Amino acid sequence: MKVMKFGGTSVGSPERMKGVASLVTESGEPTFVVLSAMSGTTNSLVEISDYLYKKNPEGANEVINKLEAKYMQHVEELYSKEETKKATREFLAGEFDYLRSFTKDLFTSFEEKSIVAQGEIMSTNMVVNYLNEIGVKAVLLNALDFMRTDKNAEPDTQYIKEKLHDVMEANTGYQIYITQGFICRNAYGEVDNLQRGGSDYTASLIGAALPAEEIQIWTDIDGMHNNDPRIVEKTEAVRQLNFEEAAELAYFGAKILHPTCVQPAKYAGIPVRLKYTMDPKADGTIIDNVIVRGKIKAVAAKDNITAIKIKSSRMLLATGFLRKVFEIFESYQTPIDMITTSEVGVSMSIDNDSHLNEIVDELKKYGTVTVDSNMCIVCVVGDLDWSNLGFETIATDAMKNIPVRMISYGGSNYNISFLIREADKKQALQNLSKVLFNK
Ligand SMILES: Nc1ncnc2c1ncn2[C@@H]1O[C@H](COP(=O)(O)OP(=O)(O)O)[C@@H](O)[C@H]1O
Ligand SMILES: N[C@@H](CC(=O)OP(=O)(O)O)C(=O)O
Repeated sequence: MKVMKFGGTSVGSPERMKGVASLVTESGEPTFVVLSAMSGTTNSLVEISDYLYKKNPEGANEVINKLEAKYMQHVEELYSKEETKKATREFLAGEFDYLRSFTKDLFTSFEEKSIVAQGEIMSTNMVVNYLNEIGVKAVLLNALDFMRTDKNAEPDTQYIKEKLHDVMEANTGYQIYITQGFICRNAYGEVDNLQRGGSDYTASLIGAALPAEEIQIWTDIDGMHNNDPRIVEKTEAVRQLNFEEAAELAYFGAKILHPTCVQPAKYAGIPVRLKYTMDPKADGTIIDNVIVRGKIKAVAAKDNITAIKIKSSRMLLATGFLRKVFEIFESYQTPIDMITTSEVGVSMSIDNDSHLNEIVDELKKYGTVTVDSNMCIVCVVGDLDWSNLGFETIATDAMKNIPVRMISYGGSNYNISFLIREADKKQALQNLSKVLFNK
């Protein structure tokens, strides 16, 4: 069985939902479909929650009313039978009443999780109703029945596997199995989610649990591009990536893939295919185990990075210095992205500065600390094995007019990263496209 995941834009209008219906039924084979919320909906649900946190029920109601009017219009355009329209209208009216019910009570992050879950609940109901209307044997599986995280907020893969098998066994004989991306329960049984953009992760976890023969991520672009298409003109789709290359690109800013999505597929050995919903014949990108030697594949960039340097003569010839430094970051649950060292200092980058002041205060006990904010990591991905003569030189050459704060090479065979100012990002990405891909 294949898993096909469709992102927000791919289910973003009644027309697109009809397109999804034809894509998932094309093969005639049983298929597992994961859907995101219609594009813009999760943002609206977050906006509603923000109003409720600020004790502004009028603001929340205004957004709810607007959203409801939009969804009711979608119903008119999506279905042709009056009975499907009526059933879907009633279902959606219940959803919006549910959202309104939060405007009356105390509001916490628990309520917020329930609110943001409704986008996927609505889109999946709408699509399954459409499939049934056109005579396809489709069933909606509630992700909250089998998607769960553990006490560390990591997916509970064993639980997911067992529960999903039970659910599939109880629903044999369907052509299309649909479920919600993004949403799950946590270890305490409460409604939770896999973080923004997490529907890709759902698809990959389900693909590994089934197991599927392939996980397809259908989106609004024809695959992973060799540079960020939102910033650089003339980017091109990369036809193949290995799992490590894809994971590096996703982690370092290629928004097309959720950073965590590659891992379950990689461990289960299931290829991931990125496909273009608006042009299904386009090749897309295949992500698998194949390693292509001697090729730099793509570039990505990640913003909002802070660089921290600690300089200390105590580091000279000392053992245990780095451990002490890392323990400070660990105690504030702040992961380090990049690291470079010299005999008397160490520079690190972080993407979460919520405990920056505390970290800096503690680091000051060991040496002089400097902080650079508004930085950005530019990451070049491909076969960057150290035996490839001159590959790192090509990348550094592209940076010759840009102040570079840190360079990291040799941590993996697939990446060389530069820490630069956010203000220089566009120039750096353009330079890299020119040097690496002749664009
Ligand atoms: N290297 C890249 N290759 C392809 N798309 C990228 C890349 N970097 C950023 N993107 C952006 O990712 C977007 C698709 O991701 P996303 O909006 O999350 O899709 P969906 O809503 O379908 O999940 C594209 O429209 C594109 O602008
Ligand atoms: N709807 C959620 C989950 C998601 O993955 O969406 P998308 O597939 O459109 O990135 C979000 O907006 O974060």
